[in-house]
Order: sequence, then structure tokens, then C-alpha cells
Amino acid sequence: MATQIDTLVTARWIVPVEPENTVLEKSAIAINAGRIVDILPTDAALERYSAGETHELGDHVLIPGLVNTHTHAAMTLFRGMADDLPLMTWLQDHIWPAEQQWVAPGFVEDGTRLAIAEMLRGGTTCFNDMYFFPDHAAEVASAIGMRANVGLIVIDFPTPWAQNAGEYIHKGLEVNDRFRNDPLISCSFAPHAPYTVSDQPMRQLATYAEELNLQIHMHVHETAFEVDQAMEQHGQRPLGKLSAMNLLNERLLAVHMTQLDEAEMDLVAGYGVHVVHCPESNLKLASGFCPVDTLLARGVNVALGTDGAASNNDLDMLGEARTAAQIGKAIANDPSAVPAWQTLRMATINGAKALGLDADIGSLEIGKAADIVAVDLMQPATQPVYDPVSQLIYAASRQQVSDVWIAGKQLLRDSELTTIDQEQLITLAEDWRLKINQS
Ligand SMILES: CSC[C@H]1O[C@@H](n2cnc3c(O)ncnc32)[C@H](O)[C@@H]1O
Ligand SMILES: [Zn+2]
Repeated sequence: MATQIDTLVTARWIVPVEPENTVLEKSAIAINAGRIVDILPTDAALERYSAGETHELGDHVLIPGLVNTHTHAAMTLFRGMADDLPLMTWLQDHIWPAEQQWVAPGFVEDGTRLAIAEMLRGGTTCFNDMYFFPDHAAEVASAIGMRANVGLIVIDFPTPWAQNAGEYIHKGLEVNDRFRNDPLISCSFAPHAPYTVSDQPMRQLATYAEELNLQIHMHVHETAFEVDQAMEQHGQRPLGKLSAMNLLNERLLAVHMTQLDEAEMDLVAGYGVHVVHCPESNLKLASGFCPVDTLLARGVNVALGTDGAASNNDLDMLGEARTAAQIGKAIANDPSAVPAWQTLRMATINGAKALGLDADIGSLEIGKAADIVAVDLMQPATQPVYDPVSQLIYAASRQQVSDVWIAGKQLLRDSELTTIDQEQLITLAEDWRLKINQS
């Protein structure tokens, strides 16, 4: 007798990411109670299971949901507002003043909803966020059915979210408590950067992170200016300072990391620091180049992030992956560097590992959450298919993402969002543009 399950998804190819370098042909994923219960040839699946819903995705490839490991989701509402500037001018003269004026619960809710709509349409099923009002971002994500890790932010200056380090930390701890039992939401500490967070709160976060088993998500060595300024002010590079405060360990997600000498790469590898590579933001702000190939060769876990939509200017993880692969080769002066398979790992399982979520997400394996993305390869841009991973990384665009499931729930069905009213969302975004433009 057939076993009853919730959903069966069949496809021409499945790239489970784990085990490595595996492509399953004409196979199916059986889903029950939000989890993957089987992965097997389609013929066998149709005999063995009786599914509430069956999705036959002919010429599609199924991959694990993409993990965007560094975002500022609500900054979608600032997309295109201040382009073609270096980081510190962009932040100090444009973004921080705009945030002081506009950031509030409603702004974060609408901006995060817009970001989630964009991310889901592009195959992202989990994002690691660092922004104000993380409780509102978490609420929106949870209501939509999106998986998120929200940053419990800390920054030295007062903002609409908190006035001082004590208040940032206190409010962050409250957010962590409040979402403790939400299966889609996790939290990390998110001190903005070594140049904006003083030593005392930084040390406090290191202690709390150990106590509460939380990751620490921070911009580190984003630009040469950051490193030069730290040398001038403290006679030490930021990574040295973080090391002295015992912050270099497997809890740290160091974002950007474009300025690394040999000793620092050894340090990062030795302590198991996770590096989050944001190639498009680094390119657009001319921040520098992260030596991904060298880091990978030393065994560093390198994940991928888009950064915010005001510096990228999109939240497109397939695009980011292509850029990462291409720029990785250029920096290494080696076309075999950062190959397609490795890049897909950076966009999936490596992000999950960095967030400590790899028992649940990042690959298509029995027992893991059913966070699944279908990409339609039956398009001129991705034909013929010698290797579906090559097509995904070097040729496919996010418009080819057709279906997305998170914890077994379908959030994108045949390119339509199921839990977001897209038309209403676009009207809202335009309302924000008008308001912000008029000020
Ligand atoms: C404390 S909330 C996050 C804070 O970070 C700002 N931000 C956005 N992108 C970057 C970046 O690439 N480097 C440094 N800071 C960035 C964002 O505007 C918020 O103020
Ligand atoms: Zn950032």
C-alpha cells in the first residue's frame, strides 16, 4: 500500500548539494510535515507514495533554497537613492541621514516585505539580516513563511531603534526571547563593524554569544580605508583587535573581508571564522576584492551575500553566485578557481553552516526541512544541458526560478507569489519613494 505524504515534487534533475558533486536524474522529493522524507527515482516514488499534491516539473532542476548570508532587507526602499559612491561617503552623507529620518517599524515592515518578495522570486529561502527593528523584520518574514536570521544590532550612535549600547543589547535580547520558538526565525548578534562599536559592548556580545549560543554577524575589513583608519587610531588592524577581544572563532560571520594579509588568512582559517563574500556590493562601492580562492584552499567556510539593495542594487543570489565565480577566477588569475559546484555550495550549505542551521537547511537530504527551489532550464538561455550546475551558475537568470517551498509550504507557484500581494507591494514601494523624494 502506498504511503501517504503531503507533497511529491518530481523533476528532470535534482542537485542535492550533499553529497558533493551529485546530480540525480528523473528523481523526486517526498515531503511530509515540512520535511524531506525521501529522495528517489520518480518511477519508484510514484509507486511508493500517495501525495496530497504532486508537482511534475519536467525540465527543471531542483536545488536547496539559496541562503543569502548578508542582507539589510528593508534597504530595498533606498534602492537607487545614492549610487556610484565610495562606502564612507555613501554611508555618512546619504544612508545614515536617510535612516535617521525614515527608519521606523512601518518602513522596516514594508521594506522587508519587498525584499522577501524579490528574494523568493530569485530562489532565496533564508536570509541573514542586519537592520533596525529586527522584531518587525522577523514578524514579516514569519507571516510570509520566509526563513530568516535577524541581527540583534549594535552601533555606537543613537538611532530610531535604540539610544545606546545598553539599550541595543537589551532590546536585542528581548527579540531573541520573543522568537525563540518560531521555527522560521533565528537570531544572531550583529555589531555593525569594528569602527562603529566600542570595545566594551563588543566584549559583552562575545560573552552573551557564548551563553546564548548565538552567532555574531559583523562587517569586517570591508575597505582599505577601514584598515588604515584603525592603524592610525589604534595602531592595530581591525582583525587584530577582534582577536584580542576573543571574537575570532566559529561564531563569527565576517562580512566582506576584502583586505586580508597572509597572516590574517591563516588566523581566520585557524579559528574557523566564517567569511561572507558580497562581490557585487564590493564591486559597486569599489571596496576591494575578497581572496575567495585562497580562503577556500585554506579550508575557510565562505558563504555568499548580496548586502543591501542600496549598495548592490539587487537581492539576486543566482546573479551574485555568477559574479562570485567570475571574479574569483579573475582574482586568482586561474579559470579553475571558484568552480560552479563550489559556488553553489557557497550559496547554499556554506551559508547554512555559517548560521549554524546546516542540520536543517542548505542541502536536500532526508530529514532536513523542505526548502526547495525549482529552476526551469527549458529556456533558450539554458539549453542544451550538459551539466545543470554549469547552467545554474553561468547561464540561468532568476526569472527562471519557477517554484519555491520553505518548510514544505509553497511560497512561489509557477512564478507567482502565494503569500504576498505583489501588486499592493509595488504600490507601497512607490508610496515610499514619493514620501522620501518630497522630503
Ligand atoms: C546597524 S543596522 C546596519 C547598518 O549597516 C549599514 N550598511 C549597509 N550596507 C553596509 C555596508 O556595506 N557596510 C557598512 N554598513 C552598511 C546600514 O545602512 C545600517 O546603517
Ligand atoms: Zn552590509
